[in-house]
Amino acid sequence: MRKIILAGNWKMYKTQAEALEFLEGFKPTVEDAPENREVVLCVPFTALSALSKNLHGSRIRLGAQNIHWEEAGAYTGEISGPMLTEIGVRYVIIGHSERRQYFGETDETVNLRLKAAQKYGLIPILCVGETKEQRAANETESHILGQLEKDLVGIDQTKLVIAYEPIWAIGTGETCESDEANRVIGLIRSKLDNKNVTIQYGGSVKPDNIDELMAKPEIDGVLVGGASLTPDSWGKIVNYRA
Ligand SMILES: O=C[C@H](O)COP(=O)(O)O
Repeated sequence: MRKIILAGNWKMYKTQAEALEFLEGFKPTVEDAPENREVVLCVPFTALSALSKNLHGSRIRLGAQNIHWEEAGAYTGEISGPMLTEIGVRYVIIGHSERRQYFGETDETVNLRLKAAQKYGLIPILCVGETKEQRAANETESHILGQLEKDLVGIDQTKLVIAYEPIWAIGTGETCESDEANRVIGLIRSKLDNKNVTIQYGGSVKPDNIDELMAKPEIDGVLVGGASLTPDSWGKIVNYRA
């Protein structure tokens, strides 16, 4: 049985005060969502601690957006597993295309970060996906399978979430057709040792396309950027119609 996981990725949005205001607005909505849906918020590091202290038994789970592979050390600007788990973080996004594009993340460092997340008991959400150019050149499958082959070396697939995020659909309003997202996710699953890995779709998910996406048999959840930033739209997404 695969777990349904709906995760918001706030990226570099919201101060601590704004995050707490969001929480007050969102808390009542999330409690109405069916119990079999895991609801995760991956927020900036500066908001994690305050949100953690204010969850008060809420079913919302916290996620970070990066993790370094060492436990501690001279790594300016990085964060370690123990720093995240100490404040109640359960998930961590790894290998997001924005990290790969702007911060030099490679499949090798993605693999190190995945191993660190699992070592410290965090569930990694591994992001993979193709550019518009790769799709146009019919390289979608080879690119994604190449990423997985390198990223997943030595990774325990029973403690893993994968997000398929076509880069051309991120923040563009151009959603991947639900049938196509379903097809690519099915392909990813076919290459995994553990067929029960939760595989999400991400890229311009909105309240008006969530029902269609979640109706597809291979899609086990979503990773949402822009539409996770307001309690109203995020509330509609976590309460999608089954
Ligand atoms: O991690 C989330 C993705 O980058 C999707 O972002 P978006 O929902 O704003 O397109």
